[in-house]
Amino acid sequence: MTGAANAEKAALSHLPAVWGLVWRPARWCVTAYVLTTAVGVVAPVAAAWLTKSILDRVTQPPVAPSAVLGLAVGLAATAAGTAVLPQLNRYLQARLSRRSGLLVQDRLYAAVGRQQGLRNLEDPLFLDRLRMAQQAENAPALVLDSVLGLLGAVAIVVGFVASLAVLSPAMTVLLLGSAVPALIAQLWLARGQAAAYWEISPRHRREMFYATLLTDVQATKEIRLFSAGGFLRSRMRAERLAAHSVEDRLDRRTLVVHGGLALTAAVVAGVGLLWAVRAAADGRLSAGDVTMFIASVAGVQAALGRGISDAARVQQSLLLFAHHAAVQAHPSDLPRAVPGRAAPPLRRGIELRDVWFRYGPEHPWALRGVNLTIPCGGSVALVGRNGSGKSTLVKLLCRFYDPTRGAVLWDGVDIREFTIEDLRARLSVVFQDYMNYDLSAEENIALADVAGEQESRRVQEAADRAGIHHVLSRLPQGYSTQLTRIFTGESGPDAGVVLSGGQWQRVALARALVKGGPDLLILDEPSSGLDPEAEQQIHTQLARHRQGRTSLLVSHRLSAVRDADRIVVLQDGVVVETGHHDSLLAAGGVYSGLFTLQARGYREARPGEDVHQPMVRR
Ligand SMILES: Nc1ncnc2c1ncn2[C@@H]1O[C@H](COP(=O)(O)OP(=O)(O)OP(=O)(O)O)[C@@H](O)[C@H]1O
Repeated sequence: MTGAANAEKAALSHLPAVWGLVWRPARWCVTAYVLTTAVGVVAPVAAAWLTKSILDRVTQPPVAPSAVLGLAVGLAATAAGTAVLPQLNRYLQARLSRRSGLLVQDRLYAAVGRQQGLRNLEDPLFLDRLRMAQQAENAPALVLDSVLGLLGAVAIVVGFVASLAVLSPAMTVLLLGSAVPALIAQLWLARGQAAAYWEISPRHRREMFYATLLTDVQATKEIRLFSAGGFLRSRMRAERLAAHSVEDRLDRRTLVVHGGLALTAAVVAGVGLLWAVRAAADGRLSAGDVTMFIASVAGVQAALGRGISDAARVQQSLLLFAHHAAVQAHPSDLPRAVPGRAAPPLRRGIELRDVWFRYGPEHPWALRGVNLTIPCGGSVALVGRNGSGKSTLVKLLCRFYDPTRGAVLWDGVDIREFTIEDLRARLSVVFQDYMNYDLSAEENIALADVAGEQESRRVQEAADRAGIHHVLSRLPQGYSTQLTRIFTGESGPDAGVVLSGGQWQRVALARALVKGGPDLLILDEPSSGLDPEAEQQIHTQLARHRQGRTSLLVSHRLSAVRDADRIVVLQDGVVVETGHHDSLLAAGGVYSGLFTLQARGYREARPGEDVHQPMVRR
């Protein structure tokens, strides 16, 4: 079997799933749609027969007026139905398409949510597939539409062919024979179209990326300042032009195929017309027969054309839907323990045992044989130069990735044995690259605990601990104020506000603190954007909050980590030093070097310079 035939067979295997996606959300709508479509199919054949009968009766005396009148009323009713039904049909089609689209979208984003690690969302192939799947929202409704169109076309062809076969068997064979190459050509075109979409998908993704940059207020600052807009626009244009060249190639192919098919159809119809005129002149066909012949040839050709296009559309929609199905079936980037155990409350501690990790086989090692223990109730600080692997270690603790070698143990149990949701429910984290959500102040904080009790009191307590309550409570709508201006007007009661960088950081901190008593609190650079006074305050408050709780603090501000029970120094993915502040300072190693350098930076202010409050407490 060829690759194309395999792809087609695989595409057809999605038919039951596609049917479920239109039938389940819109049963009545689908039923009514099928019925109106069926009536719409019968109407043109009935109209052709009624016209023939009227003409035959009118041109062959004696004329029976009552019979002709009855046929005329039937023809008028058919014409009225033919005029109205398409409107109803369109309404039903749009309605079922919306409902099905919603279900398709729900399923897609639920499948993305089942990807519990980060690896797939960093994989360009998965992202291209995801983009194709996003475009498949209307595929099930389109398949239903096209299948019904195809069945209708078959019914029309059968109806007209029966009439035509009586008048001219040779013409019937010629018409049907001409449909075979047309079908093959259309299926070939549809396959090419699906392949072209796949080919230009990465280009569309990059184009979207540039378009988002050019309209994003955050990015715009740098883009305007550095006058980089022209450069980005030219990149965006280049992506669009590259996609155009693929589309042009496809359009040329379509033009040649469609042109050839239209020419063939015109020649076949012309030959038929010549034959019918001669047969009428010889007296072999009546006037009614000639109109029936012409209507049948036109009807068969139109129905064949529509049917063939519908068959191609079914194939194309199924090939597109195959990406949706592939995303749904995509294995999670993290193996799930079966049956997964619930992560119990932490009793002894968390241990990284000989952990090696790299982001992919082609990447260098980010962690190389890390051994580290975070005792229950203890505070550990992680320090080290840029790129030494601190955030990577945090990501392994959250199980966004699994170690390439070694294990992360929770009270001695490999965390891979726990259900991921349970494990994460026991953690709270402020990430270095925390998010600013375009939501209200309360939602921004409560987001960390949507499953928990949505008590405003708890949100406000967390905000207080993060030192942001006094700001949020004084906003125009208090905690209900939107922390964004992109969805709300410039003024008025609904106007949103924009927080400063440091205020956003405190909101992120409040989000981590709202989760009632996590077993492990991870703070990855929680104060990098704060002013010295605020940083001092936050660290004092956090030190109080972390007392008796298990915590991991990652920070380049060494003054902030000196009180930790244990300080771990990472260098090139290896733990090079572990100990208390004083012992590490006395050892004169990496930590001591970094600390002395930082402390000197604060002490070496020029005379008369306004020195901020020193970071290093003596
Ligand atoms: N998603 C990723 N894919 C590939 N490599 C990555 C990824 N994230 C980090 N790395 C690489 O892993 C190494 C460790 O990075 P990591 O972010 O853990 O360092 P860090 O110690 O937190 O640095 P910093 O102090 O600058 O925050 C770096 O070499 C980095 O380039």
